[in-house]
Amino acid sequence: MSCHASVCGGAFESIPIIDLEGAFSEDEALRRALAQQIRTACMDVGFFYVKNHGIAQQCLDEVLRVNKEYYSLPAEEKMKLYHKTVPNFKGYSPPMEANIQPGNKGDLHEGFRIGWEEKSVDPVVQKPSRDGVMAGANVWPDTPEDFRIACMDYYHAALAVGKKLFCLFALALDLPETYFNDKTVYSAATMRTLHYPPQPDAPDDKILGIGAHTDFVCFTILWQQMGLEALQVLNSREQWINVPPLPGTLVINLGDQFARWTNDIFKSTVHRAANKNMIDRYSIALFFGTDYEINIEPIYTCVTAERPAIYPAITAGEYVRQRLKAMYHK
Ligand SMILES: O=C(O)CCC(=O)C(=O)O
Ligand SMILES: [Fe+2]
Repeated sequence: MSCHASVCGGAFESIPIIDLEGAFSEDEALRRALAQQIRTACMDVGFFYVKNHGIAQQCLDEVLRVNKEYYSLPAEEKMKLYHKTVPNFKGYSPPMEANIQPGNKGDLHEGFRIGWEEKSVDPVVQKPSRDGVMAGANVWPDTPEDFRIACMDYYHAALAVGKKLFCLFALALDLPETYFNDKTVYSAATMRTLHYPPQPDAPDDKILGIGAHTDFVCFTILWQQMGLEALQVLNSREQWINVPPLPGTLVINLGDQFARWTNDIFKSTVHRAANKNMIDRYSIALFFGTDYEINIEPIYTCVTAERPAIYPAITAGEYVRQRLKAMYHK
């Protein structure tokens, strides 16, 4: 397997479904076979579903329940944790504040951002957050009472899936399986729970739930509420391909940090979401990057004389901060 093959495809018409069962196998050949499927999905689509990801249904039900409750609070209550009054982008962002697609009028969703912290609230067990340039503690609403624990349970479960995926991405890139381990020690992963109000007969196509964009970091683990279609992905023929929620799956999509790091061998694909349903939609995105001090410069297996490095080096933290600042005009 080589990373020097020309980047192909892009004209996909559906999103591949990858069974993660083999990721937990002792059999290296199985893990490698799975990595090969992931490699193809990363080069051709930049998006894939995973099934058998190991996150318990109860954990998903709970995080949905507390978020439904949280977003039904009055606006003044949610604005107490307005992210512009909180260090480092944590906390609440109201509808129409961000506008991720230049030329649009604003993104209709509201969201709540959380970074890494220990699950335990015991100050003896609690280790300080080591998130470098993005340092800053999480903030938590008083209600719902179990918001923090349900969000942290999901966060840590999704983090475990992400760490497993990093091993598979390493194999997919012809690297040792542990290549990313020392680069993801402090889990520079932020999570946004998202609420999309219904816009069944959208009067204005410049207002989407979230406008067309690519994600910033290495990859995103997206949980979507069952039964409600909203997410779409752009293929190389400029067609929007639906990514409906499929039972028992999560959606994985690559972001720009991985495209930079792999010298564009992995695709960071444009996507958007609009809740054209009659009812509210909820989703949760966990943006998985590397530790913020890591230098992102094309990985050696992704550079050749014919395919020289496309992007200059930048630290992961500086890159994320620049992108967030641009998005929120902060
Ligand atoms: O809610 C969704 O389906 C997509 C969210 C998304 O793309 C993002 O938060 O970056
Ligand atoms: Fe996204």
